[in-house]
Amino acid sequence: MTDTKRGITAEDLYQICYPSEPQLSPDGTKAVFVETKMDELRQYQSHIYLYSLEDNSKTALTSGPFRDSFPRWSPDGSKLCFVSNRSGKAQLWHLDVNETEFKQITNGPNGISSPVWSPDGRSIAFAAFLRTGQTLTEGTEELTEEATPKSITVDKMKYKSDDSGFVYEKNKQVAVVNIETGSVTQLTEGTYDHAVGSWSPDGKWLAITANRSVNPDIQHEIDIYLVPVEGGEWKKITNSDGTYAMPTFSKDGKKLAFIGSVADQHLYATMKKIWVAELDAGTVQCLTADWDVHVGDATIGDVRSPGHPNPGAVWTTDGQGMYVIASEKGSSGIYLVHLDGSVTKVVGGERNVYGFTFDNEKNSLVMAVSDSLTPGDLFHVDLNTETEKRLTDVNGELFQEIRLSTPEEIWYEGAEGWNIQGWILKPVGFQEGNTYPAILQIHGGPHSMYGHTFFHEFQLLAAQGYVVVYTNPRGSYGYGERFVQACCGDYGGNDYKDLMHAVDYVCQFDYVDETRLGVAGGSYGGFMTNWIIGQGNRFKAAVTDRSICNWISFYGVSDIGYYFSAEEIQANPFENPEKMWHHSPLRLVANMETPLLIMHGERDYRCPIEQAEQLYMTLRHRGKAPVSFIRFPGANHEMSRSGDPEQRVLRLQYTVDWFNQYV
Ligand SMILES: CSCC[C@H](NC=O)C(=O)N[C@@H](CO)C(=O)O
Repeated sequence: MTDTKRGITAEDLYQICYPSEPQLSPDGTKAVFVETKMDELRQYQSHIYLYSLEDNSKTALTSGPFRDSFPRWSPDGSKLCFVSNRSGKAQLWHLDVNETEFKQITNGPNGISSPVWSPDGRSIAFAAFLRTGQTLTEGTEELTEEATPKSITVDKMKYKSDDSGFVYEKNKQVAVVNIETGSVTQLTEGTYDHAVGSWSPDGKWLAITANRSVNPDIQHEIDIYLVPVEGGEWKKITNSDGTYAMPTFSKDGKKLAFIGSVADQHLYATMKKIWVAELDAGTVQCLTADWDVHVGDATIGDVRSPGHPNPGAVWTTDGQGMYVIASEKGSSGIYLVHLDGSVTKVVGGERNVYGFTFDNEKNSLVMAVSDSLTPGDLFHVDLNTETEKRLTDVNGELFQEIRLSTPEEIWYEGAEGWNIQGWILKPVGFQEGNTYPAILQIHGGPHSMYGHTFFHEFQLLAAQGYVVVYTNPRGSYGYGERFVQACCGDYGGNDYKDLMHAVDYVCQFDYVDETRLGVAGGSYGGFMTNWIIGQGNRFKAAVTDRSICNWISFYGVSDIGYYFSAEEIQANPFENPEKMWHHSPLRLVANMETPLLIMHGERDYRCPIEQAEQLYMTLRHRGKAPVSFIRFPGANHEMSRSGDPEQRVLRLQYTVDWFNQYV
């Protein structure tokens, strides 16, 4: 039988879409969700869809060249709100389920996000960026680039962010809007960022999060507060000893569950846990202190942008526990954490659950799931019958014509005999007896996790005839706290060895041509790519994306530089510059002879482009190996996942061309 399917291309990215943010109606008969795709102008659009679980129909509730998100049912299921930029900035919109017209509810000057319905269905809490002194009722004055002053006085350390740009003059405030009258009450103010959590069941309190420390530049703690909606004294629930998020009230209003970690010396290199506050007793307890698993979805892919609204902790109806997403050994699933600290896996499997939602009675759930061959789809789970049904196949038509490669899981011995998990993707059309070049891919973070999720770039390389090897070296999530922290202070040490052992491992296979190896990675993965080519000439070509090469300058130019390097490199430029330099790949330039493609976004405030410039300039000056430098104007650190679609496709094409030329 002839195989009429083709390998995936870079341009297929324009066709790939994914659902997110499923929201089951309170009675469990229907779900709304967001579907994101690119239009014919290669711009993102996201729309709200309604899926009827009674007749399995899917209806678009919104359309047009807009970004619609955050669909949320009112508590009685008769209304929906969502956030949309259809009038310019992202504002809150409202839709009566039996009508087709929707109406705009907010008019915040810089847009809003994260709506949460009040229990009586009359109001919605939300978050809005506001300048100091600016209010939500000031009309539609916008903070545009043109409004940027001729000079900017920087007077704090956290003055820019890769996500939001220059944040020196804006803060995130929490407000409540009455959906009938449109009147807005701003609940928070000041030079602090606040985030909406949940309403108390009696509608009197809002649980929010904020860092309101004296010096947020160096105090990174985020606390949970209860704010009285009608005004009055706030209650501080946590004790400025960690970073806590997504508080949710139990049904009886007596407890709050939230997700977070205690801030000792680790902000990034630590796993998130579940916490419960007993509000009358004033106690806070970590429920999962003995569960060595990260709460949250740590899986890294390249189709969806990370950080989709996470459901947080969802209480059971009897208030005896809560459902959360957690990440283990390359998979993320849904777990039930009981108040006594015991944990039951509710939805498992070799896949990446990146969103879920329950009906009111917790009889059923709808979840958003990706796996190695599926960018994302929705599934319905009946918890009584324990049956699962696929609801969508959003890329079905496209993927019918594409031949994908199915990854094979490997476990191999890393440095110090540690057991390391990884995957091998054989080339599309693989034939026994042939040999193939291989590419080692290295994820960023370093605290994230490769796993059972779709990776377009890997499939593209497999379609181009490469074996793709990707593993979770120490520093990754999914293997416990000790594993996550093991790279701190040792960048380029045992993490590097874990990766090299992966290469040794795959080179044992007859089908791998060990004289034709390539290496690629982004961010921390880019740091490691630079480090690897500084160790010798094992690889024929390398692609380094949004990378770091010099920790001394990274410290001062990255939005997180001064505290990230304290934790991860365990040094700073004024106390131990030798250590900063020791872990900097730029130190190794004299050894670098591997053809290197450097790609970097010009608006990357996480790993600013000066890192790429330093590497490019020194390699060119030395002149020992081909080096090419691609700058992406306007692109930030997230470009490969959620950036300009054409830039994303170009980046993939440059990668393939480089490996095809040199490996
Ligand atoms: C090593 S410097 C900062 C790197 C960055 N870490 C946190 O933001 C990183 O590696 N990011 C990853 C994961 O988001 C990436 O792939 O960009």
